[in-house]
Amino acid sequence: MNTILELKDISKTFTKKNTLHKALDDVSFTMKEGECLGIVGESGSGKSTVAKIITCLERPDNGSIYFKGKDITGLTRKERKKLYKNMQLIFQMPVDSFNPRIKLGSSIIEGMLNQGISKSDAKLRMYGFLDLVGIPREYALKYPHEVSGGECQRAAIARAIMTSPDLLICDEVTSALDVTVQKQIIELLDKLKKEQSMSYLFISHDIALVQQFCDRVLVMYQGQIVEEGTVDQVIMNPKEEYTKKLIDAVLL
Ligand SMILES: Nc1ncnc2c1ncn2[C@@H]1O[C@H](COP(=O)(O)OP(=O)(O)OP(=O)(O)O)[C@@H](O)[C@H]1O
Repeated sequence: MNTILELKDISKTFTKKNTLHKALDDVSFTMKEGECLGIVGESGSGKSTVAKIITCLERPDNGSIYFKGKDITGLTRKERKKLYKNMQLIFQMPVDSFNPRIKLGSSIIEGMLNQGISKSDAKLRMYGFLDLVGIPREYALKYPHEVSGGECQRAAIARAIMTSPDLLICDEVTSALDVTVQKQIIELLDKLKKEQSMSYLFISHDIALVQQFCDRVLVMYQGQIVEEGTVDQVIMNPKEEYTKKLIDAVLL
């Protein structure tokens, strides 16, 4: 299997209340094509910063990011737009990921229009994807605040996969939803995993979800990767004290 993503020695420091805070400290890992890689860790361990660095929403202080063999570390805004055809990010708060003044359908097809696909073709393709994610076609005419959180997250997933990306980054995509809806969204992602050939980076503080969904897992603590391996190795047989504590906290 080819490597789709590689992070090499990534560090990132933020200034918080006039003091420097190291959010990522020499983070390195690789992902294979078709793999589903989980990142777990407590709040503030650096998981979302990894997602933002990969999608070039934040620039690292040090280190390099390679996507499909190409160095994408310092992309310009224009180059980033091109990258987003192949790499998509779904966030925790579905409503916030849409422009409140734009109807869901228009937001969903925007990426395709940017790629030069005609409006009529983009609309047709969108209906197919709305069917796939399980929301009625007429929801395309609704505004984000007119649908439930779960429906909005389904729309966000439709928008993300419309351009057939190679990599889908899911950052706490179920955290803001109630338990029943969480289950439905995971079932949807599971279905997509079987039907669409994509690699998944699945960021979550929920170890049980990662165990269910991922092949391999990285454990982050204070901006560093402290343990990595297959889900069975790390979750069933953790070596690091921190991972054991994280797992115990879920089982309590
Ligand atoms: N833009 C920013 N400015 C200042 N500090 C930031 C910024 N973004 C992240 N941080 C800090 O960097 C650290 C890592 O944050 P990050 O959001 O990556 O953690 P996380 O593991 O995703 O946490 P959570 O699970 O709560 O989302 C935290 O201490 C956070 O406060």
